[in-house]
Amino acid sequence: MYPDSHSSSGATANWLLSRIDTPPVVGIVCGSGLGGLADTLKDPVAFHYQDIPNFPQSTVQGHAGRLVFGTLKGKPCVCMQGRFHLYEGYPIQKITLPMRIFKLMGVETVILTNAAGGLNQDYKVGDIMIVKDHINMPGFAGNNPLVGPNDERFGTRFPCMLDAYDRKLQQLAQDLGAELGFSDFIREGVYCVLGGPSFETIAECRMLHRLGADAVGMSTAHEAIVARHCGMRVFALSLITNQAVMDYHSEERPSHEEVLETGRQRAEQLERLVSTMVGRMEINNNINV
Ligand SMILES: O=P(O)(O)O[C@H]1O[C@H](CO)[C@@H](O)[C@H]1O
Ligand SMILES: Nc1nc2[nH]cnc2c(=O)[nH]1
Repeated sequence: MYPDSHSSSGATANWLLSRIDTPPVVGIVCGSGLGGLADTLKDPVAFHYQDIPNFPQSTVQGHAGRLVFGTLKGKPCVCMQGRFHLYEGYPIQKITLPMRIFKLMGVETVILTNAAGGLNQDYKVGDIMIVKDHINMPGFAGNNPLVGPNDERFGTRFPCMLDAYDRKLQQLAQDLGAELGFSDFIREGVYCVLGGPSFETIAECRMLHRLGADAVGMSTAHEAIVARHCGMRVFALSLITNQAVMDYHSEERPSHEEVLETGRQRAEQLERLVSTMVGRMEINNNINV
């Protein structure tokens, strides 16, 4: 029932490592409409997901489906230009397999980006939220990516998630955001993942807001759990692409088109924030500030 993740991710990691010159130390996942980040890598070597053994395929508009290796500010990186979501029908272990492949290739730090709906009433469309914590709704119903036999080679059966999102990297993002002049649109908050693909009802948005979520989406938390389980450092950013609707009189209608359009408008600043952060990280898990 549960595929041997170590052998499939190991085979894929070896397949990739034999085709690149330098193993990556930073792994980046591009959210909906944020794939431009991958195009900023220097000396890129790209693989289409369909050509990579054991890799799922991207099925969502705005997720190109390429794994791109290259350097960002001199650091060897790998960038997923397109991620996998529960609603695409993949088992949750398959969605998160790339995190284990990252680990086995030598990645120390994972940077996750996503598009999300803003629940916090102070947020505006175009804000960039530093994720300080998450609420894993599918996990409440038993849909956690670590369900199944635990492979101790990756991590412990019961991993702690109190420090899922690295605090030093959150501070670094705040500091660099200020340096770059982005303070007006940088926030920090709690990301809530749902299964999707339907967007939330008004009652659901109201409930999530009351529960303490600042933004809602359909990704990221699963990747963060698997990355933390195997000891990688995690940092995540949500681009607030639309306001979650909480008022029965509102005429607003969330759509994937709006999500992609906000991504286009804010992509440049988000890319600058991420690349500046990568430039300031030490590759041995120390931050160069
Ligand atoms: O989380 P990312 O991949 O950025 O995508 C977000 O945008 C899509 C909805 O427009 C959903 O897939 C949601 O999860
Ligand atoms: N669930 C969810 N995902 C999103 N991704 C981008 N916007 C949204 C949203 O409003 N809700």
